[in-house]
Amino acid sequence: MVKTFFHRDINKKREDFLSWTEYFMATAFLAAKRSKDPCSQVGACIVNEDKKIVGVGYNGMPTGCSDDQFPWSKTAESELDTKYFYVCHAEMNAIVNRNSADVKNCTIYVALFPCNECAKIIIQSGIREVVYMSDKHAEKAATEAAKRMFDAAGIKYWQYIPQNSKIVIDFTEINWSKQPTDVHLHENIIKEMENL
Ligand SMILES: O=c1ccn([C@H]2C[C@H](O)[C@@H](COP(=O)(O)O)O2)c(=O)[nH]1
Ligand SMILES: [Zn+2]
Repeated sequence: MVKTFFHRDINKKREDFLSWTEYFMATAFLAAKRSKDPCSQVGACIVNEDKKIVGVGYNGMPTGCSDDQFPWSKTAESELDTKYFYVCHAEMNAIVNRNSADVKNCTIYVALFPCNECAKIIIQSGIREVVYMSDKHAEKAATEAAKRMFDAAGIKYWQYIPQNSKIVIDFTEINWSKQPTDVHLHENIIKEMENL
């Protein structure tokens, strides 16, 4: 058995807390987990100037349009049977579902660089900054158009390169014992190591 353990001095401030950017981007990625799209799960998180989250969204069918009835295909004989006419993009959902009066001067954290349609909504809503993770559609005209509009409108955009590719959420962690001189030997970690 491979034994692994970590020390935590409970008298000192934690050093491995999430940075603001990690926290907001992770919130966007967590929202994306709600998406029913079988190919691309996109999330977005809007943050105001006080670092408060004021909107979260993911790509999904419009309210009242059942995601069991409307299509999720990328291709079909008729365009009407693909998802593209129907699905609401994550950015749009985050903006329209905001819990603040407006999103002026906010920053939007997105998993994927916004398309041209989302770029228009972002600009018109007053958002001033876009932080994105993936630019995998950089070669597409829609992405180029979005960048042209952002440039013209003075919207700042930059790619977030994470220090760690994963953030683990372990629901059992809240029950771990924390003693002053604690060395945790956590069962799940041991199991994971054994499976390597
Ligand atoms: O700015 C964007 C662009 C796309 N999306 C969503 C819309 C669709 O559900 C998928 C794209 O599907 P593909 O199969 O990758 O073509 O992503 C979005 O939310 N925001
Ligand atoms: Zn879009």
